[in-house]
Amino acid sequence: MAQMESITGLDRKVRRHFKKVLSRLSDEFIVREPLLDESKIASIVLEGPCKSWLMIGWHEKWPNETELAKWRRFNSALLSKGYQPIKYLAVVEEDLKHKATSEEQADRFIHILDQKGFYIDGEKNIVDLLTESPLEQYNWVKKTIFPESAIHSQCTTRRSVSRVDNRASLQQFFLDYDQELATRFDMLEQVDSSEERQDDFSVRLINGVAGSGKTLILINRAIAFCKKHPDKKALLVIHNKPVTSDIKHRFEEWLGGAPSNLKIETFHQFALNQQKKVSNNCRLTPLFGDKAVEPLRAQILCDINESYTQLKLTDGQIWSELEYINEYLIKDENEYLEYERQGRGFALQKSQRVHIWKLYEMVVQAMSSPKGYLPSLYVKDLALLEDTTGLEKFDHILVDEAQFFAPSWLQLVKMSLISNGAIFLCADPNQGFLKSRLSWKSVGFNVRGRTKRLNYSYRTTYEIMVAANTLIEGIEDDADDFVKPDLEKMERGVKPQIIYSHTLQDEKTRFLNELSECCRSDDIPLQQIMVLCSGSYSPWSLKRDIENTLGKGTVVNCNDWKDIKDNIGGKIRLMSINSCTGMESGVTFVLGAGELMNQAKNIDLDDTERELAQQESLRKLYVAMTRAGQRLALFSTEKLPERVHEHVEVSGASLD
Ligand SMILES: Nc1ncnc2c1ncn2[C@@H]1O[C@H](COP(=O)(O)OP(=O)(O)OP(=O)(O)O)[C@@H](O)[C@H]1O
Repeated sequence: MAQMESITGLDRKVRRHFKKVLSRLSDEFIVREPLLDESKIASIVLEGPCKSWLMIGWHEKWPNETELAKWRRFNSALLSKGYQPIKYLAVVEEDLKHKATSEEQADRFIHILDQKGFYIDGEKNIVDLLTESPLEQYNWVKKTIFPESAIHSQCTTRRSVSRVDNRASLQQFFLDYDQELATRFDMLEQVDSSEERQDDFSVRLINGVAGSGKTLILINRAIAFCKKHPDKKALLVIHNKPVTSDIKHRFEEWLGGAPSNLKIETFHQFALNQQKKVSNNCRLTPLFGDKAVEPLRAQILCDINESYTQLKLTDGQIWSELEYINEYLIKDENEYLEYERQGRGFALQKSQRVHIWKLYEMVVQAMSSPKGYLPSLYVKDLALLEDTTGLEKFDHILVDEAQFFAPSWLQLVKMSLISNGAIFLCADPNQGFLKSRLSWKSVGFNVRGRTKRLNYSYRTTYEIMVAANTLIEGIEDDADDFVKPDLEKMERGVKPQIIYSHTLQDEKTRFLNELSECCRSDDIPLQQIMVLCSGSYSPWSLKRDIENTLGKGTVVNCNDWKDIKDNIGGKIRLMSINSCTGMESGVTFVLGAGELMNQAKNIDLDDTERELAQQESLRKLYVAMTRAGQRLALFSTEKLPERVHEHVEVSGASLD
């Protein structure tokens, strides 16, 4: 049966009959409807075997020249490029009493068929009328009529990483059919189910494995939406800074700039702008990073506070509980005392909660000044606003890496939608959730029946995916969430390397040697190399080490806002493992994996917490490993789980 999406461009009364005819075609056929008005050359554009095409339309009467104008113009464009025209099958409702003029008869490219005949065996006419096209023509046709499915060659790690890729400009990639459907998800159909009307907004979710094209889909969908609805506003909101700059860079360098009705922002850029709008243009300063928070935190988690001394919990547990109250939008003490703290990893008696709440009140007191606001607290305050009229509203909000969005973040996203707006979420549950797991339903997103899964990773190789996957297999507690990668068709490559060292100093030396070897003898362009480091390294000092080895200007610290500004192209990208989600690179070095392994060894943790800490570390490592396109080298001073070893090349010190 032909692969078919909606055919909403056809009159309702004939859709069912057309579907019947088209479903009698084999699965080598793809039935598509152009998304953008400018490419609506025909109601149906049929792609057949061997790169063949046919346009199909339905008409009450013999089609007149106005109805055929777009198709004729398209064929003239094909001819001017030296390509073959594509035929048009016009299915006509009335019996064909119209006497064709000699000119009409002479037109070899249009075929008129009456509706009755088409319903009986139209599939035969379709097969006869297909026009096969050489690759170049096929690419041009697809890119012109379905631009939302085209991938700019510079925007894929599929390009070879060895040496400079001269073919890149000639290569043309397209989304696969599942990805295409995900991109166009509900863009053609009117969302009119009663359930969605109840919700006041529509939501769609793409659940995909690492590298399955989610970011690409978001970009293509955002462009298509903005083109299709120039009078509407869209927002693309992303969890972390490096990916946001990367996406902006792609728009600037290769995609001709972002559409004027599209905003691309990190979550906090978006939230701070909203904050400014509801507070008479007063901008507040969030306390980002440990350095900014630490002095205030130390005043609260200190022995002079009785509630603190009464709690037999670690500072880490207390602090994460205080953040949890903000992220889960817990309004007052009563609500907190009754709150089901699912998935928190440690239980809290009522008496302990009373103490936590006292500390929480201190946090609110100390960290809600415009000159220093706790990030989770200002987002909570915004997300609990009753009057949302001051907020900037969007018609469509697209969220990348939605698995890392806290409930308070998602609430603010919902509040920033116009009535009947649409949310499009992309997530990879395998990469974990921020703090604790949340179900989409619990945060007010009814994604049942509105989810698409993408199982194939285009970014990485079989070898890298298998090794990374062994880390997270078996830690899934919710089988529904786990997206199993489709390994069968994956590209093959070399096994990832693990290089062990006894000390961090040795590890750094080994890494610098490998890096310079890679740049020197393999001649790999710097922009195809990425270095990810755990908390044992500072990206700032690591940048200096790399520059001392490779020379000044060879590396950009993606954690440094000033450094990445206008500075992304042509350099090695360096960042912390914590901020590498969504990034990718042909060659990836991961440093300090030992620190991740050590997190779970903290003696202050009880068994459940230890297990959760271990899962979090493994997921982080999984995310870091799946950033690599073709080559991956991991550096560690701690042994990685035994099960990974059979899928990697191990070298360096023996840690037994
Ligand atoms: N159909 C395709 N053909 C060629 N390359 C593709 C295709 N789909 C995706 N890619 C490439 O695969 C890589 C991964 O895509 P992308 O970054 O969008 O994945 P992702 O799902 O967002 O991954 P993650 O969640 O791990 O960040 C990119 O280089 C992208 O251009």
